[in-house]
Amino acid sequence: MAVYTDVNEGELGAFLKAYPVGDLLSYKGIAEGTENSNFLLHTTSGSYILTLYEKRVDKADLPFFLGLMSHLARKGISCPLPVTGHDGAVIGTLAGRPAVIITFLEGLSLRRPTSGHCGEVGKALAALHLAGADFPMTRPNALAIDGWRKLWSAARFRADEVEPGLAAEVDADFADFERNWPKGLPEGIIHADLFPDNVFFLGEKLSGLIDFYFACNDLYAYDVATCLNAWCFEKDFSFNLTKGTALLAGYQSVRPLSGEEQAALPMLARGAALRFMLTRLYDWLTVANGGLVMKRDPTEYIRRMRFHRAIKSPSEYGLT
Ligand SMILES: Nc1ncnc2c1ncn2[C@@H]1O[C@H](COP(=O)(O)OP(=O)(O)OP(=O)(O)O)[C@@H](O)[C@H]1O
Ligand SMILES: N[C@@H](CCO)C(=O)O
Repeated sequence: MAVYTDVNEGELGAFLKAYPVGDLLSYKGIAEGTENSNFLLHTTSGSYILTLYEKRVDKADLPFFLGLMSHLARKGISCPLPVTGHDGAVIGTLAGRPAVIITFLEGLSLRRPTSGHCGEVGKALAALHLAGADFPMTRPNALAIDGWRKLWSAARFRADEVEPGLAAEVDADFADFERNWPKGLPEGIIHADLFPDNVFFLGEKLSGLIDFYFACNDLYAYDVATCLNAWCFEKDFSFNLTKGTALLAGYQSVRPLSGEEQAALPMLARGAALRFMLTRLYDWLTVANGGLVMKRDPTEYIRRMRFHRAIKSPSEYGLT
């Protein structure tokens, strides 16, 4: 569920008067999502999404996230555009929470993407990287190695409950990352969470990217590695080479990867798999059932970590 804070019609109607969105016709809470409370609004001028930011989003980061969405939307990336209020401010307060209205994107996220969809995602990711290159704000990646280490130190002592031997396995990964994590690769704004639930399609055509709340500055190829993890594995944890080939070809048709970026893919993909394993493991072990965060299975990403560890050449991802 993703309506943690309820909003009544009177306070919402009053809140909307500060924005050029017309009058409220109807609204409803959106069940999808896990981090924030989201509502679909219908007004006399169209449809919008209202987001109330909950505890896990650092309020100090909101100008970065919202400024980035505005920047990308202005540069032709299909992503939500935050609506500016009559007083020039984007962020308001509703029900005691920071609140923002963004434009509604048409489309559906896919449970079973095809290789055609993977190709579209690759292209959109590269276009996002190019469009973000002149965004003036920066945000360090809070979930880079230091952030992983914090999660690991909180979860390590119970890791073997989830999978026997996991503590030793991940300790060895950390030692490897300290020595071999790629340095000096092209970097800039990355989405950092471009999973299928954050990409909308209308048929075969990609219609929008959402959820920029992990966006940050980091290696472009790390974002590619995150997408390989999120889009190109099947339910049985096998890597789908056709999807990998399509995603990488789509990306490279817009922004070719350098030789160094290609060579680094196995290490980056291992790191990306560890990052999602760790956030999932942390939630799995610390968040009570029925709590605010929907728990996702960390073992799906243990399987991916093992797959990437066994890779001998980046061509195994489908680089052509
Ligand atoms: N601009 C938009 N247009 C249409 N629907 C949207 C838009 N933004 C969000 N949604 C809908 O709201 C849902 C939740 O949004 P979002 O993924 O941003 O939430 P979240 O709480 O940050 O979740 P999580 O981080 O777990 O993915 C989406 O799955 C989608 O259905
Ligand atoms: N995409 C993340 C969750 C929310 O960002 C995951 O699947 O673990």
